[in-house]
Amino acid sequence: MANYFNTLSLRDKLDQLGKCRFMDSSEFGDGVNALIGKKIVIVGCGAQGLNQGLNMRDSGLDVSYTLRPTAISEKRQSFLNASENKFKVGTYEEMIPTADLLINLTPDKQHTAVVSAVMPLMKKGSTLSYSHGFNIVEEGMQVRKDITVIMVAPKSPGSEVREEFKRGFGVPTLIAVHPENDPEGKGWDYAKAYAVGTGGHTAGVLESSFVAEVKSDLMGEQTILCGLLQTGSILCFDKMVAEGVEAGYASKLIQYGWETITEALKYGGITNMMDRLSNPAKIAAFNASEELKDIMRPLFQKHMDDIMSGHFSRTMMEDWANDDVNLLTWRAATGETAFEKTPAADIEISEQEYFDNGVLMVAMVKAGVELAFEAMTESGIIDESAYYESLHETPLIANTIARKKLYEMNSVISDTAEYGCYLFDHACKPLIADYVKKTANNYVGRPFNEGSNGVDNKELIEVNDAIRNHPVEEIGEFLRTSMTAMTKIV
Ligand SMILES: NC(=O)C1=CN([C@@H]2O[C@H](COP(=O)(O)OP(=O)(O)OC[C@H]3O[C@@H](n4cnc5c(N)ncnc54)[C@H](OP(=O)(O)O)[C@@H]3O)[C@@H](O)[C@H]2O)C=CC1
Ligand SMILES: CC(=O)[C@](C)(O)C(=O)O
Ligand SMILES: [Mg+2]
Ligand SMILES: [Mg+2]
Repeated sequence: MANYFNTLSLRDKLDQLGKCRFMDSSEFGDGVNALIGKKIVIVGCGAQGLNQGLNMRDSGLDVSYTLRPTAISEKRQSFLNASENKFKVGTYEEMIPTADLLINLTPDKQHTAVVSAVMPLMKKGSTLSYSHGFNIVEEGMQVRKDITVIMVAPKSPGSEVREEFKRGFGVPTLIAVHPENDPEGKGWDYAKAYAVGTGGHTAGVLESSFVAEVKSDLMGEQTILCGLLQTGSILCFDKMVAEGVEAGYASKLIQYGWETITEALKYGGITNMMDRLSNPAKIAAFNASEELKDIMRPLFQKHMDDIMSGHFSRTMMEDWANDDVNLLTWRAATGETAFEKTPAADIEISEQEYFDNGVLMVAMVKAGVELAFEAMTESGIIDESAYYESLHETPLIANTIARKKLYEMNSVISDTAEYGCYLFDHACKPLIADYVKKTANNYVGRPFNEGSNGVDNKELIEVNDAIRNHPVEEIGEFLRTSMTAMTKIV
C-alpha cells in the first residue's frame, strides 16, 4: 500500500483538499431513515465508539458492537463500555456477516489489520465507515469494490460528542464518500443519516473528502487543539509558580481557565473572547498574540507541510512499528510535569477572573486559532473546515482539560492526536519559553490592571479592527448562525 494522497496529481490533490460544502439543514430532512432497519455494528468501543453508539441508539438506530476476542474474554474496558450500556456484543464471526454498516472505530494504528480481518466477513454490498481518513489516505488501504466506504468524522473528542448530544446540540462533523468505493451510489445517504444519528447536523456538517478531513484533522490536533494547550498549560503554570503565585491557585486557573476562556470563543469567536478583557488587557493580549504568532508561525507551517507531504505519517508509523515507544515515553513524561502533579486548590475563581488573570492564556488561544486557520487555508483547506478544526473544537478539547487536566485530554483524544500533540509540544516549549518568562507577572496569575482602564482611542480602534477582520471571524459568524441549539456550559 502507498500513501493515497501522494499518488494523486496536483490537480486531484487540490480538488480533494478543496472538497468542502457547508450542508443546509434541509438536506437532513430525511433524518436517520436511510439507516432505519439496517444493522449497524461498531468495531471498537472506546472514545468514539461508545459515544457515537450511544447517540445513534438514542436516535432510533439498531447498534451493536463487535470486539476482538481478548476484549471479550478478558472483559476489558471496551467490553464493559458496551455491555454495561446494554449493547449486544459479539465476535467478528457472530456480528459482521449480517452487518449492513460496519463502523471502524479502532485506533488508526490498528486499521490496516482490523479492516483486513473484517473485510472477508462483510456481506456483499455492505458499507464500511471511518471517523478519520488516515487509513485510506495516509496508508492507501484498498477496500473490496462491492463495499461502500464512507466517513463520518466528528470534529470533537469522543466524550464531547456525547455531552453536546445530551444537551440537545451536537458537534461539527465532516462526511465523505471514498470516490473509489461507492458502487451503489448510497454512500451520501448513509453518511447523512449517520451524521443525524450522532447529532452532528445540529452543529454543522460539511460535505468533505477523506483527504480534506485527514489533512485538516492532523493539523488542528497537533497545533492549536492539543499541542498548544499542552505547551501553554505547562509554561504558564511554571511561570506563575516561579513568580510566587500559590501553586494550587495556578493549577486551578489553568485547569479550568482554558474551558472558561474558550467558551467565549465558541459563542462569539475571537472577538467575543477578547471583548471579555478590559481595554488595556485587550490591547496587551492582542500585542502578545501578534508576537507569539511571529515566533510560532514557522512551527505551524512545518506541521502543515509535514502533514501534506506524508512525513508526519511516516514518522508516526515508525513509532507504531517500534511498539509506540515514543508515544508511551512522552505520555509518561507529561504525567510528571509540575502542572499535572499539582492539585487544583479548593478555592473559588469567578468566571471573569479567569479572563482578568489569564491575559497570556487568551493571547495564546488567539495566536493558536489564527495560526492554525491561516496555515490550513494557505495550504488548500477551505475556511469552513479550518474553522471547525481550529476555533470550534478548541473549547471541546478544553472541556477535557477541565475534567482531569492533560491526562484526560490525552486519554480521550486518539493516539494519533496524542502523538502529534507531543511532537508539537516538544518543539513549541523551547520556542516560546523565554517569551513567556519575560512577560510581566500580571499577564497570568494576577489581575492584569489594577489601575485605570484608560487607553488610546486610535490604538483601540486599530486593535478591534484587526481582531474582527481576521477571516476566521468572518466564516465563524456565518457558521455560528446555524448553531441555534448551542447551549451554555460555563
Ligand atoms: N478520540 C477522538 O476523540 C477521535 C477519534 N477519531 C477517530 O476514531 C477512531 C477511534 O479512535 P478512538 O475512539 O480514540 O479509539 P480508542 O483508543 O478510544 O478505542 C479503540 C477501541 O478499539 C479497540 N481496539 C484496539 N485495538 C484493536 C484491534 N487491533 N482490533 C480490534 N479492536 C481494537 C479497543 O478495545 P480493546 O483494546 O479493549 O480491544 C477500543 O475499544 C480513530 O480512527 C480516530 O482517529 C476521530 C475523531 C476524534
Ligand atoms: C478529538 C479529535 O478531533 C482529534 C483531536 O482529532 C482526535 O482525537 O483525533
Ligand atoms: Mg479531530
Ligand atoms: Mg484526530
